[in-house]
Amino acid sequence: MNEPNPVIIFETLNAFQRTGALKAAIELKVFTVLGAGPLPATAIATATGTSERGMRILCDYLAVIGFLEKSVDGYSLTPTAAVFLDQKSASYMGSVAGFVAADAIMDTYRDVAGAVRKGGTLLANGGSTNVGFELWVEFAKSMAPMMKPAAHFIADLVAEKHDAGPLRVLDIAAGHGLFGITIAERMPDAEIVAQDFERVLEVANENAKLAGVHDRYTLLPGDAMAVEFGENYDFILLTNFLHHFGTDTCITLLKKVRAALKPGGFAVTLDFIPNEDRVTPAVSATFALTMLMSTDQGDAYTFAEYEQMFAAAGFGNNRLIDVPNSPSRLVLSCNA
Ligand SMILES: C[S@@+](CC[C@H](N)C(=O)[O-])C[C@H]1O[C@@H](n2cnc3c(N)ncnc32)[C@H](O)[C@@H]1O
Repeated sequence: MNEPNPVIIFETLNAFQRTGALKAAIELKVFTVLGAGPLPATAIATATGTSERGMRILCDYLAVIGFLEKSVDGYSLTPTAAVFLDQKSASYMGSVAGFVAADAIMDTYRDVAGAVRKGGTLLANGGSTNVGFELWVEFAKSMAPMMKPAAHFIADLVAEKHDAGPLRVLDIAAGHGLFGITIAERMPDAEIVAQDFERVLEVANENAKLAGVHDRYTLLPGDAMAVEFGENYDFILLTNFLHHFGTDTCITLLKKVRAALKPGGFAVTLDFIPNEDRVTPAVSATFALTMLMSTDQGDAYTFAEYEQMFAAAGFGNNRLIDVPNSPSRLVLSCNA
């Protein structure tokens, strides 16, 4: 670790290859083809309508980086690939490439130095906080599978905190809607109000219909900073949302959230929350770069920063909770 070694330089400058190779394998359904058992490159090439040379080189690359295993029988899936990348698996999440590795996102990384010079995104109109940011519809369509463990964890927490009876939940920046929908599935008396931009809510509403909860699912379209939330909510969800904004905007929004909660109600913030050192754990810490590249003022806030923002908005009681099987953490804030 302390010995100078240039390999990390070569690997990092080449890291775009990993993105491209995984994206290609998902697009070509390589993992789904291999779901039935090991195959040589020739058979995978035939099944995917590709060249034998191309498939051999792609599969070797995927074996090197840990998505496939190679043996005398050919290539087979690693446990991660089998669970998350075979379309026949209930936990399939290949769709996330449609947002995480979208061309529009990857293009922003052509000029990291420019964003560092400026101190914010080079995308037009504030990037991902702009009302017309097209990729949020793609996010809503593609990212739900990644949120499943956290959605179930939050639904369990809500069930644990709530005594029997009716329950009002506001899901701010609902996206695909999975967080509110999972609560509605878990608790038959829960009424969900889903808030997001109109076109994004169309996706959430379809998902609510598919889940059979749309009779308890209301849409509140518009800019969260501007729309009236209503009042008397038991829980208000802020999942993967506050990170887009600077602290002053977050505090303004949190005051509005507090005013919409019942006394004793909870704000549930799910986010990438690094340790106070800001360099661990890796997934949460590196999320700050995502915010630099796509927003004017967003950040991966630490728990101490969240505590300050929530305190400034009048929340006195904030707890940090780890979320199993997810890189995210949760801040549970009581409107005491
Ligand atoms: C990262 S996604 C999070 C979606 C979902 N809450 C989740 O955790 O997966 C951010 C969401 O915020 C929405 N959004 C961004 N700016 C917004 C605003 N000003 N008002 C309402 N929604 C907004 C986007 O449309 C998008 O659905």
